[in-house]
Amino acid sequence: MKQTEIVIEGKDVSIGYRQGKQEQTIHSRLNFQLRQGELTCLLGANGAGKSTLLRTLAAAQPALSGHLHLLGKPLSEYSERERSRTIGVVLTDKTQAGGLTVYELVALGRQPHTGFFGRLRQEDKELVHHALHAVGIAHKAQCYTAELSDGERQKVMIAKALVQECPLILLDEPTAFLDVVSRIEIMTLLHRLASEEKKAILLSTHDIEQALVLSDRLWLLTREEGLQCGVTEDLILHNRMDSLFPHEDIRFDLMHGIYSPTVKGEKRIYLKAENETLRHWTENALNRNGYLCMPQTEEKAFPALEIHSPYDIKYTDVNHITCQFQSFEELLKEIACR
Ligand SMILES: Nc1ncnc2c1ncn2[C@@H]1O[C@H](COP(=O)(O)OP(=O)(O)OP(=O)(O)O)[C@@H](O)[C@H]1O
Repeated sequence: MKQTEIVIEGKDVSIGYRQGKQEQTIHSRLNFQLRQGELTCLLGANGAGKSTLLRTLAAAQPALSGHLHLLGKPLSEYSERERSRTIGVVLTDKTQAGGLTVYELVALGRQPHTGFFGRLRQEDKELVHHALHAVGIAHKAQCYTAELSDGERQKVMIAKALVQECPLILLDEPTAFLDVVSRIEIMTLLHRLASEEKKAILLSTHDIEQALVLSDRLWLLTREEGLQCGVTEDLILHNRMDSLFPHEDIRFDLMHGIYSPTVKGEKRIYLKAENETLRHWTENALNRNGYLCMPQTEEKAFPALEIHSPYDIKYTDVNHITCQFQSFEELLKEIACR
């Protein structure tokens, strides 16, 4: 990974809320950097403080203390106009601009450059067209935004942030409420925009599966450990994902990059599988049915299962009696009685 320009940097930043003289600190002494050309996903449990952090980076609320620099200059010294040329913000709440066409809404993103009543110059129009194509929504340019699906509306809001021509884009849960195809499309799009358009993109998400695949870096935010930042695979392989949801009934499955319920099987079984895929899904079925899988040994203290294909499953009990099954349905019916 090339070392690129730091777009935003925080040193010892505290975030939270002030009401009169009352201060509620959500996190203190956070340290982080976002770099040009990288997609970063901010992950954390409900209430961990993701939106609070995003709003602080967007200057929608002040940091309680610490140093926050945007392109080398303190964020607090930016005027509103300068900020809107530097930070594009995409929130989840449904846009109120249902009466505008997609083209008109995206063109509004040029306001920081043209002024409120500013006419679009040829180059502005070209940028709007470029952004509509970049997010794959150009065919809907003349539709009203009220007529779009949630995923299409998200793409429009991303296009609007793109025409702002900001080096930094912040998105709060851009894939919330989207189906799996739209989630993958949006995440792939954001990854492409980060790398091709050299943006620094930070998004919060609960969509961990996609984040682990497409995010260059992760920011893991927890009440217990604050903010842990790093390249996705470094954090995964240093077992940092376990700290994200410190709950005894939940474990992070390192091999498959998913969170699963902790296995509480009281029954033991030896498992021998032809390959890793068969092993994974056989363990899945056995765990769900109260079995803990043991590595094969010479000792025969527990029943044994040997799987060569989903149609070729051999079960041997502790008395060496063998049964052959041709599906998981048959197998599970049998072991449920044991
Ligand atoms: N306006 C506010 N005033 C005071 N406290 C607030 C305010 N908004 C949020 N909080 C508190 O800040 C904490 C973090 O909330 P935040 O919305 O940042 O979490 P989050 O990680 O985005 O959660 P979620 O995943 O549920 O959206 C919560 O305890 C919440 O109650």
